[in-house]
Amino acid sequence: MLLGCIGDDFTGSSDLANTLSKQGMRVVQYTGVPEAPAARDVEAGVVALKSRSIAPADAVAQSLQALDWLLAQGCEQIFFKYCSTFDSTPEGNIGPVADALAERLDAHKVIFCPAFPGTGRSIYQGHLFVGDVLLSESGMQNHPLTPMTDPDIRRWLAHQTVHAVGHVSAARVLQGAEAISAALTAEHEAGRRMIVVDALQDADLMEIGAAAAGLPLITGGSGVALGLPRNFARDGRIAGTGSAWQGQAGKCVALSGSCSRATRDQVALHKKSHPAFEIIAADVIGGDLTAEQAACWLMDADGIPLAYSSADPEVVKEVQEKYGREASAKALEDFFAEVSRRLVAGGITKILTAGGETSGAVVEGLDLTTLEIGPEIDPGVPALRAGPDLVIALKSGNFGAPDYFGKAAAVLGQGA
Ligand SMILES: Nc1ncnc2c1ncn2[C@@H]1O[C@H](COP(=O)(O)OP(=O)(O)O)[C@@H](O)[C@H]1O
Ligand SMILES: O=C(O)[C@@H](O)C(=O)COP(=O)(O)O
Repeated sequence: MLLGCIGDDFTGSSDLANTLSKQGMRVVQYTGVPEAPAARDVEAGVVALKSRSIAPADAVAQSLQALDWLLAQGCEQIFFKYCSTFDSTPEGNIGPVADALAERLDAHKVIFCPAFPGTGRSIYQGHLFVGDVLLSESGMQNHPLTPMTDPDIRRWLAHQTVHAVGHVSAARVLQGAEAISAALTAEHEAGRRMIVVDALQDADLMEIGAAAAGLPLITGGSGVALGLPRNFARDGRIAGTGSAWQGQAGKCVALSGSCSRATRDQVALHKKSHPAFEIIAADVIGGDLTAEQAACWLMDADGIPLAYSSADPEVVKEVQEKYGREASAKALEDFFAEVSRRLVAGGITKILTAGGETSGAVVEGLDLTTLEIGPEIDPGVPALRAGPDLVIALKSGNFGAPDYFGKAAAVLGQGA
């Protein structure tokens, strides 16, 4: 294994695996830190953690454990993947995890680049944009777990790291890899170890990738991983074949716990032509709706049935005020995990999940240990094979076109 990746959630990890696979690397996504060694032909390994919204000390401990395993597989470079919308709180977990990884790897020029132009995320003057609006006006200010109220990534990161935060401006990035390397060195010499790097387009990410050759630690969204496989390919060290894919026959169902704007639009469109079941948080928490009831409904319904708790920010706020933010999230995540177990036990072969935490709960609930990377459904969302009879797709809340659910079901069946 050449490139070792640590993802702070499951959708984000599959997004990264998708990018690396499209660039020709043989990639496997692992759920948590594997106990056994990786297969010999794996070129990039992505250890998916569910560490984005847990206590910072736990996120650090799990990330270091993942790092140990990746280093034991021979990895030469480590990539810490977090969300392209920099999902975190002033306490963490991006800063504390990056600090710990940098310490262990003795990394002194640590790039922070959440940009993902393919899905509209760009960084200019240290500020993160989603499309043409600042992060803090993009809807992410209402995120149920990590409300992003400050678009200045340098300032947001500074709350979280013990190190000084530096910056490489777009003006430097546009000058290419050599200029970026020089700027990173200048920041390092000025004592700034954590360095936010601007990026507006994929071409910038390729240059940043080239400048990152040989750096022990890179952090960011999947975008900045775009330029990394080329560093290994240049030395003839990757086979360049990516992974093979075979779809799956059978019924497809969708589960959505994401409350993002993009997902709510997808839910609204899907409902127009497919059966849909709204999961009311209070019913789940109060025990008035059981996972068995939801699973039975999904298995009996025609088309691509959807069960969703996705709700508008005011509804989410009300639920959180009444039951608590963590308690309501946990109740819904446990519910979706149990629904998915019942679906698979009932013979469902294709499952779509929307939402990072929700997808993590389902993957853990189903005890899926390794995921093979298949074709891309929409930017950042690949089809995944989870076992001989099960294919899945884990959609980040913010990703996907309005017709995502229908499209995803078709891709999961491709070639079957
Ligand atoms: N109706 C709801 N009320 C309160 N919390 C909700 C509701 N629906 C989902 N949630 C919780 O909100 C969180 C959404 O996060 P996630 O699944 O990561 O989606 P995203 O990818 O959009 O961030 C989850 O913890 C989920 O359980
Ligand atoms: O980088 C991204 O935007 C995604 O890969 C990601 O991390 C998704 O997180 P969720 O929005 O919580 O699914």
